[in-house]
Amino acid sequence: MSTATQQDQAAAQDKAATLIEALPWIQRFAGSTIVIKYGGNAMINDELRQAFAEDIVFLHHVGVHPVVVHGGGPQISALLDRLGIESEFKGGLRVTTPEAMDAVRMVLTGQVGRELVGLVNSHGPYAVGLSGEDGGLLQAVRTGTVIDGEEVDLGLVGEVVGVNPGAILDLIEAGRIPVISTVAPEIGADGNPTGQVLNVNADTAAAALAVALGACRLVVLTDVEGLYANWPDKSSLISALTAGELREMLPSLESGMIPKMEACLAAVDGGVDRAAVVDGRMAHSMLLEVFTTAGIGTQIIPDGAEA
Ligand SMILES: Nc1ncnc2c1ncn2[C@@H]1O[C@H](COP(=O)(O)OP(=O)(O)O)[C@@H](O)[C@H]1O
Ligand SMILES: CC(=O)N[C@@H](CCC(=O)OP(=O)(O)O)C(=O)O
Repeated sequence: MSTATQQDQAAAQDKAATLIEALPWIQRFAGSTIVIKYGGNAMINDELRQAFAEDIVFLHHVGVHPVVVHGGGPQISALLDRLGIESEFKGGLRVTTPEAMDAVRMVLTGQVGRELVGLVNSHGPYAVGLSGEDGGLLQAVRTGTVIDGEEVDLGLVGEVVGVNPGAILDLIEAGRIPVISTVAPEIGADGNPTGQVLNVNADTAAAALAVALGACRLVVLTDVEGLYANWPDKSSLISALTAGELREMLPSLESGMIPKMEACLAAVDGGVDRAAVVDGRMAHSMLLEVFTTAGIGTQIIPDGAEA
């Protein structure tokens, strides 16, 4: 026989309070789509990757339709390094040669996507991997970037100009969890595929998918707590900002935060209720963002909406 102490009972009450705090959010999000972007820098170890998979399956079982869009920048760089090819980023985007494009496709679709599908499916046969090529999911055109007012060529890098969400909607309808890698067919001026595939930044693709799916949330997991007003000053973490405030901040942002914040802005401008950047190095940060009132990380809210 074992006896419960007052401490045990207080801890049990805390657990009940956490569950009950989630109730209005579970009610609100049931039947809705949430797009979760899992950054390569947040896939640090097995424990965190497993916690991420648990969170996705949890969302699924409380009636949310999670759609996972994954990155894999560091994993691509590691393969390129092994092949003796140097990685170069401009404005947070990889300069992508034809050789690098082969590696991007292999790593994202053949390695990172497969691993995530396997982790989710250790809980049941839920996840199905797709790339932007499957079912004509994504259409992209070549894009460069602008640095100090100058147009800079990035090679085989694309921006999404069209989403055909049919394949995702079919999977959701069938009770599956789509896991998407962001390689996209290039569309020519005549509107037809050119036969070339392009490397699309995963934040950018996640935002386009969130808009096309009418998602209520875009949650971006990365390797920082959120957006810092004065990076790298750790006391300047922003908990919430409006789309207008973010638009003003964009020109001052650096490296990987540029596509990430442009993506959050595009999502909110495109009708997604909230976009959030959370720390993927903390286990279950995504659940805390979605199912607690205070949330965690940095939330981007539409102009005029209440924080
Ligand atoms: N203002 C900022 N606030 C937070 N992080 C910033 C900021 N400016 C630049 N960064 C950098 O952006 C990185 C996140 O982008 P990135 O490396 O592309 O991550 P991911 O692989 O998750 O997409 C952070 O690790 C940090 O080094
Ligand atoms: C054009 C571009 O930069 N594409 C990215 C695609 C992967 C990605 O976005 O991965 P993370 O989310 O881990 O950064 C790249 O090649 O690294």
